[in-house]
Amino acid sequence: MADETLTSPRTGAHPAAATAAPSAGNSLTLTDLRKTYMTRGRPTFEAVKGIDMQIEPGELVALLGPSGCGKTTTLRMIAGLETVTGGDIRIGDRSIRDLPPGKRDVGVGFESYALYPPLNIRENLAYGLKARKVPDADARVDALAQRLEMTELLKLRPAGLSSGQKQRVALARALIRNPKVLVLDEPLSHLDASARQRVRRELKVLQREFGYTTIVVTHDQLEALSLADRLAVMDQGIIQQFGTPDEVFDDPANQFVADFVGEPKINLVEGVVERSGSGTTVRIGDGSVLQSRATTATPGATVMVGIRPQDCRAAEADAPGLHGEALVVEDLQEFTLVTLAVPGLPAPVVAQLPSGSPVGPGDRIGFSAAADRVYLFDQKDGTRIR
Ligand SMILES: Nc1ncnc2c1ncn2[C@@H]1O[C@H](COP(=O)(O)OP(=O)(O)OP(=O)(O)O)[C@@H](O)[C@H]1O
Repeated sequence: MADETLTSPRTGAHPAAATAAPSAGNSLTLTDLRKTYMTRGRPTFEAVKGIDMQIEPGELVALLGPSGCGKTTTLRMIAGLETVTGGDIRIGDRSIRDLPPGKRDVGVGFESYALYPPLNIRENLAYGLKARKVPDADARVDALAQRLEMTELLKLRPAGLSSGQKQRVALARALIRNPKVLVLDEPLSHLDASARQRVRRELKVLQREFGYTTIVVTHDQLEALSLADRLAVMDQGIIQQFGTPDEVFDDPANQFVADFVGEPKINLVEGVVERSGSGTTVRIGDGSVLQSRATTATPGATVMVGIRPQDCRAAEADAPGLHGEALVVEDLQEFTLVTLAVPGLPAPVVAQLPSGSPVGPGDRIGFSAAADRVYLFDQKDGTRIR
């Protein structure tokens, strides 16, 4: 059962002013969770291939990954909208895997999640509360609508809503019953830029206030970084890395994660290991050299070298670094992006330098990064070489 006792006894409102410390019973644990879609009794697609995640009470996790990697399927299994092929889902120490959606204590924020068409939004939001005889259901709807800036929507019917409005209603619907766990699929994607920022902030405040254990699917990295305590980066039905935004950004588990997380994108270039030991020297293109802190690379092996534009620093002509000719220089106020043609490399690389860096198109320049920010990956399977 959702904890309706959180409701303010004075106003009956959704407890905007109360604070709820996350209870230990609100952790969400996925153990070897699997989903194989079936058609006419035959397996057609293995969408989720064994996910293990322990999400702490009150924690907000962003699930990031390319289209088709299994994010929505994972959320739908947690919400009870999709059957589970294998593994378990627990809130606290209680398995919810075989419970119907209404008995799970999971608030579901999917835009497409059904609203009753004949009822207006106020009635839709209050419906479940009134059925459960929650006192002051209307006041609670009003307070939440105000916080999500959707008061003007309460009198409308679902069919009359734009997609941005539907998203706010979906969010309100997920929050109204004070669930233990919230699952939100792209909750802000259809809002315009300013509404998005405000609703994102409000969502974060509500999530903190009430201690909802939350998983949010988003395509938007900035959104993920600003909302999430931890990121789960997913590809091909598998969690590739689960960690704080800093851990994922600074210490990527593999080439996929390094490539997927970060804007502008990491530079990935081929290199040949010259020496390895207490550190590694890699030769790149015709005469460039980078030094990495990796200690287990094999001399002579071809590897993928990752260097983030944000980590690039100017390098003297005779110092290790990527050296070449600046093709494009973009001064973007906060920083300058330099696109550099490095002899022997098939594609240019990009460096993010301090704004106003004295570089112009056609200049011969070089840049490098600290050795612990030069990542090496196995050329065949993308695993990190440490
Ligand atoms: N009912 C179904 N039957 C068969 N395959 C399905 C079914 N639903 C989803 N899939 C497949 O499972 C894979 C994962 O789908 P899912 O919707 O979970 O991905 P996603 O990561 O949420 O993608 P997106 O970001 O595009 O929403 C996809 O390849 C999809 O085509």
